[in-house]
Amino acid sequence: MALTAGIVGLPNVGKSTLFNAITKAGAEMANYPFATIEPNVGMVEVPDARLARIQEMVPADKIIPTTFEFTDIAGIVKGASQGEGLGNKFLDNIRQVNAIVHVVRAFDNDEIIHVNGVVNPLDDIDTINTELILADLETIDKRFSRVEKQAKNAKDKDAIAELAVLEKIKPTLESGKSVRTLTFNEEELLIVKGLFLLTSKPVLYVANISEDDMSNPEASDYFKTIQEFAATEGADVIGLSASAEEEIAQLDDDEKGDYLELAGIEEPGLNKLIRAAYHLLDLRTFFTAGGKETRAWTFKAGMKAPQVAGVIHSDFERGFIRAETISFDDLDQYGSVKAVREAGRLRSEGKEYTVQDGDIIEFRFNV
Ligand SMILES: Nc1ncnc2c1ncn2[C@@H]1O[C@H](COP(=O)(O)OP(=O)(O)OP(=O)(O)O)[C@@H](O)[C@H]1O
Repeated sequence: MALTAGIVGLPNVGKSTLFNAITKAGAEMANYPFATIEPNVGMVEVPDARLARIQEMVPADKIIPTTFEFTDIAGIVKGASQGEGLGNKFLDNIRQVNAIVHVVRAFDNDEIIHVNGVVNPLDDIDTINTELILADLETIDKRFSRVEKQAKNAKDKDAIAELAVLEKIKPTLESGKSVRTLTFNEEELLIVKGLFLLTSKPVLYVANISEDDMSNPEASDYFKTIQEFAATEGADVIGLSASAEEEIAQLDDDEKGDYLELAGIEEPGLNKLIRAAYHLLDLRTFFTAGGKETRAWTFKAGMKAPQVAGVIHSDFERGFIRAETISFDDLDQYGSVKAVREAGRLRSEGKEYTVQDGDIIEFRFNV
């Protein structure tokens, strides 16, 4: 179930810097285009203040946060869909990821080359999105020629349904808009999923602002421009300075506190980004507590209790009996497991239970 968010953007906008900050691992980074060639995958811990609160009430030897993956994808240039730059390789890499984190340069610095010569967030976003749209158009056209005959001659039901979806998508792409700006019903959605389109993936924009703007990203005109555009796609924007985040990531906790206070920010922008990307991937967290460790685990929104048990161990899923469940909010409010139980808020959930974010679960199983 390894879902991953791919970091995408023009060359030299700060993708590798951000990736380094994310993983504290040394991805290739340099002040010139195409420093990144192979996609890099890095695990991040999901910052979650609930872990420490659970630990207060149900002490354990250690706290283990949950993790998920970011993939660093090399810079895209104009013409990528026609094989320019590293061309189709980028597009293939994007096809593999489940969500897109689109980094946009929003800082001025004459010493750092911009591939188009000037910093212009809208142009930059458009360059990337156009390549993705062109690649999707190619996919759609290929499907069209295959499905059209089946639909018209053989009156094949599936082909007729797919053709209708293709006809709905094509004009949107031709007008320069991403597939994610369209709405689909459930049946259409299944067909869209099967097309593996790049512009149907959920997206999140990162405005890579200058350090000076860190305490108040909204004050940056670049940020505002990106935000206005993102709104047209229903997407979120996180404003952070990748280079500052890389520095912060290398500090110990005390130094980090001092840095944040000086910079006038409550928490690293990176934390916000990690949480936003986690949600973009439709991931949720449940907890286990009461043993040696207080631990956060990841599941996909909508999963039922046995599947979620399987995240811990396949035996838990196979031999699933019940999920003894307390919601984090109840534990937080009542202050102890005992008090939650006395208030009748401990739930014994069965096979059909859809696990909720923040559930603290003890699985009963038998194999
Ligand atoms: N917010 C920022 N403010 C100032 N400088 C920055 C900021 N973010 C990144 N930089 C600098 O910009 C330069 C380019 O960054 P980086 O190498 O991360 O780009 P990239 O997008 O990964 O490029 P490529 O696709 O070519 O690998 C680096 O010198 C980096 O230190």
